[in-house]
Amino acid sequence: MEEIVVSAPGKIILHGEHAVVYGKIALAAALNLRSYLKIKQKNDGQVTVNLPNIGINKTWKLSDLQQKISLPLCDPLKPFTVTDDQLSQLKQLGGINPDSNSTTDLAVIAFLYLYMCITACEGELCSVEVTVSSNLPVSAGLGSSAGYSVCLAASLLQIGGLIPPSNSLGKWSEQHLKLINDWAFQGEKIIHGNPSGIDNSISTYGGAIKFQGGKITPVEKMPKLRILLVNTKVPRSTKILVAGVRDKYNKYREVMEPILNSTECITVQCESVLSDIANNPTPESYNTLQDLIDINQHLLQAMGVSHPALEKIIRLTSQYNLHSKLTGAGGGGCSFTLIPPGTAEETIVAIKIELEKLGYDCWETSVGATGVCNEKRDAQLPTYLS
Ligand SMILES: Nc1ncnc2c1ncn2[C@@H]1O[C@H](COP(=O)(O)OP(=O)(O)O)[C@@H](O)[C@H]1O
Ligand SMILES: C[C@@](O)(CCOP(=O)(O)O)CC(=O)O
Ligand SMILES: [Mg+2]
Repeated sequence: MEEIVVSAPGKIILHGEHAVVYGKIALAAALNLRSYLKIKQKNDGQVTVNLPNIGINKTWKLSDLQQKISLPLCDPLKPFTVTDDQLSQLKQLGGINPDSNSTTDLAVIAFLYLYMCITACEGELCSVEVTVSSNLPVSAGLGSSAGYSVCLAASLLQIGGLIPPSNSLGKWSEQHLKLINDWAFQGEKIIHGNPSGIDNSISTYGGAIKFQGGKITPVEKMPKLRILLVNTKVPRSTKILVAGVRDKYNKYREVMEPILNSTECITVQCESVLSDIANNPTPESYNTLQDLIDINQHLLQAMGVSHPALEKIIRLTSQYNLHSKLTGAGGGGCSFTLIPPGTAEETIVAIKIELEKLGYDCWETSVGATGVCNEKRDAQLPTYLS
C-alpha cells in the first residue's frame, strides 16, 4: 500500500504581521524547522488521524462519514472555502462541540474538510491513516498551523491523484504548488478565521517572500541573517489575537490605520536595506535593521499583541545592544533577535544563559529553508514518524 511522507517549513515574519491581514506588505522567511506528515493508504474501511503534538487520535468508519455528509463537498481542483453549514456538519462528524473554538478541535475539522474535498472520488472516500509530527513548537508564532495545512494539502492531493510526487529536487511545477498553497489556505482559514495567506505561502514556496493581498514575490536578494529565536512558551492562539486587533481596528479605525501604514513603511524600508546588505554589508545598514526592529515592536505593542514575557526578552537583549521583536501573532510565543556580524560569541552565550534561566527556549537559526517537499525513504524523521 502506498505510503508518502511530506514536510513543510515554519517561518518567521520579519516585519508586517497583523498589518498583512489589512492588505499591507509583509516579509517572511522559511525556517529550518518543519512539520512532517506520513500518509498510508489502507483497505480496512476506516480513516485515522494521529496528531501527537496536540494529543489527538481519531478514527472514523468511511461508511459513517459517507452516510452523514453528501460528497463531493466541492471540486478538488477549485479550492473552496468551507460553508457555515459544512462547518457544523463537520463538527458533528468530528464529535466536536458545535460551540467549540478550541484550535485543537479546528485541526481535526481542517483535516476532515481537506480530506473530504480532495480525496472523495465520485462520492467515495479512500481509507488512509495520517500522522503529523512537527519539529516546530505548536502555537508559538512560527507558523505551525500553516505547516500542518500545507502538509495536509500536499499529501492528500497526491493520494487523490491530482498532483504527482515532488521531483528528485523536491520540487513541483508552479501550477501544482499553487494548488497546494490554495488548499492550504483553506485549512488555515478553518484554524485562523481570517488569515492573510502569508504563512501558507512561505511554507509552500520556502526561501523568503514579500506578500501583499495574496500576491507572492520571492525576495531574490536575501542576505544570510544570523537570528536568535526565543520561545517564551506562553501559549496563545493566532485566531484570538487576530480577532483582538480587528476589534481595535473597528473601534479606533483612524488611530489604527496610521499604525498599520507605518508598519508597512518599515517592511518596505527593511526590504531595501536587506538588498543593500546582500550587495555590500555595512554597519550602518545593520543599524537601520535594528532601528526598524525596535519601531515595529513598539507598533505591535500599540496593537495590543505584545506580552510581558516578550518584553522581558526585548529588555534583556537591549542590555547587550541587541534588538528583538515578537514574530507571528504575538501574545506570547516567539521573538527573534538579530545578531549582526561582529557580535561577540560571549555575548550570545551570556544572553542564552539568562533567557534559559527565565525558562525560555532559545536557538540560533538560519532562514531561507526549502518549501514543501516529499521526504525520501531514508530521511531522518521526527519522533512518532520514524
Ligand atoms: N503538528 C500539528 N499537529 C496538529 N495540529 C497542528 C500541528 N501544528 C499546528 N496545528 C494546528 O495549528 C494550531 C496552532 O496554530 P496557531 O495558533 O496559528 O499558531 P502557529 O501557527 O503560530 O503555531 C494548533 O492548535 C492546531 O490546530
Ligand atoms: C498575525 C498574522 O499576521 C501571522 C500569524 O502567524 P502565526 O500563526 O502566529 O504563526 C496573521 C496572518 O497573517 O494571517
Ligand atoms: Mg498559525
